[in-house]
Amino acid sequence: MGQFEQSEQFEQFELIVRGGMVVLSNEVRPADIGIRNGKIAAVVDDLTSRSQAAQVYDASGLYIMPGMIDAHVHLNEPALGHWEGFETGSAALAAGGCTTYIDMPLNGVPPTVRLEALEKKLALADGVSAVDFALWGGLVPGNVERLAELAEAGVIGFKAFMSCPGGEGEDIFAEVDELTLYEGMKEIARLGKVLALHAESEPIVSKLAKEAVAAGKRGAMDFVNSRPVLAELEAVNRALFFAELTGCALHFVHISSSEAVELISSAKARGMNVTVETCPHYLTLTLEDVVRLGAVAKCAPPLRSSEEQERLWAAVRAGKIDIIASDHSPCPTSMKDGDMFEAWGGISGAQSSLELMLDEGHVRRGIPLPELSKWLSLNPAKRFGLYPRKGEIAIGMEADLAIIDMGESYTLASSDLLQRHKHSPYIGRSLGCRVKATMVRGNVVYEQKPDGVKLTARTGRWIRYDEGNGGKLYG
Ligand SMILES: NC(=O)N[C@H]1NC(=O)NC1=O
Ligand SMILES: [Zn+2]
Repeated sequence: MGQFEQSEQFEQFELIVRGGMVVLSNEVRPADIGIRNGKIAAVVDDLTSRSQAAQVYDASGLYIMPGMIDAHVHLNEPALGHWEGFETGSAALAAGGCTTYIDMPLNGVPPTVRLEALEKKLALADGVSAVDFALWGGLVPGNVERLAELAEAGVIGFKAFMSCPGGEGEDIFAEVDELTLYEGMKEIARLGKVLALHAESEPIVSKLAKEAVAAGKRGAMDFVNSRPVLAELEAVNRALFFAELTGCALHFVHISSSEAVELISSAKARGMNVTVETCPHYLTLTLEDVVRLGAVAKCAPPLRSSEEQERLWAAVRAGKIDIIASDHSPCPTSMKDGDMFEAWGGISGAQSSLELMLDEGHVRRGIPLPELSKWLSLNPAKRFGLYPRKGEIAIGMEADLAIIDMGESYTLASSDLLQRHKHSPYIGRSLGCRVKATMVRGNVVYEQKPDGVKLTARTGRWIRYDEGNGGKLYG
């Protein structure tokens, strides 16, 4: 017996995930996963016969995917924890197979636009989050000189709004004016970070909204029509122009139209450092849903036509969309009761992202699981400094896993939701797969069993930005 085989015979693991179909970056194959010190130490056939483990998780009949890295959630602390907080939001994310989320600098108060605000947020998340997390900082009028301290502290990048973010009160997040956007991009380029943009033209959307409301047009379609694709295109185009002047890396969040994706693709082809995200709601809901459901399906940009949705799927398939993230932006249910213009804009979908994308993308449309996993895990890890620590199932990576039954269908009920307020546009939707367990660095943090769900240790840690691969997605 050779030395190599002998040493394998004595291998010890904390945990072996046995007998699952493992989703690797380029294939899906049956394998056992051996976990040591919270990291993936082996991915091989039949590990149990030649090793020892403190614990074995029987995954026969199940798929093992890299945990989703949800690069876009609003958990709203400090101050708005009664909308959603680290405890409930991270529980919902864990139940959805997410193992790391990146929290936006709004809608908490104070927003994460200076160091003291970041520290406040971290104190609230400490020991409370079920899964790992990283933080976005914010770019707002007046804080350009505070970006360096946030970068130094470990934010993964900065977010700015080109249209009004909503919310009321003092010290809330404000949209950027043109000069702040330009000066902010110069500074973010100097800091070597990415600027994430909510790209809708404020002049276009505010004028159309004012006109609609003045004419007494306050229905779902009136809201949708007040935020046309044109507003998205204009903002994307302007941001690309400033990025070209400043050399700032851009990431467009929640893009809703294939036309905007095309603008961004052309910029990539010109060599610009730019990426694009879309969300499960643009890929699974249409304007018929917002008419049917009302404000629970209100988001900005709004849901689009089914034809637009098909074009967006074509862009996803063509590899033109880099990242899929939830934009979980929750609120108390009462804030979804008013008319469409007054209700809170934001979809509470965090728990369903992975299941929706597997159901709609893989089960219904036949997109291979490694492809979906790239948009849900690998690309966000690479873009935002979490790779090679997180993002795929490979030796040496942290054992962040989503364990999925691809054969179990269920209908989402509000009682399934672990977020603070149990509204979601997906309630009543039939899903063709189900997350059975979620592991973070080898710890089981969530399990779904016939007698109910179990949330275990709240072992989530803050992941500071580190250089990783320098934010490069390709090459
Ligand atoms: N403020 C906030 O979270 N807004 C988010 N909601 C939404 O639908 N789009 C957003 O940008
Ligand atoms: Zn958002």
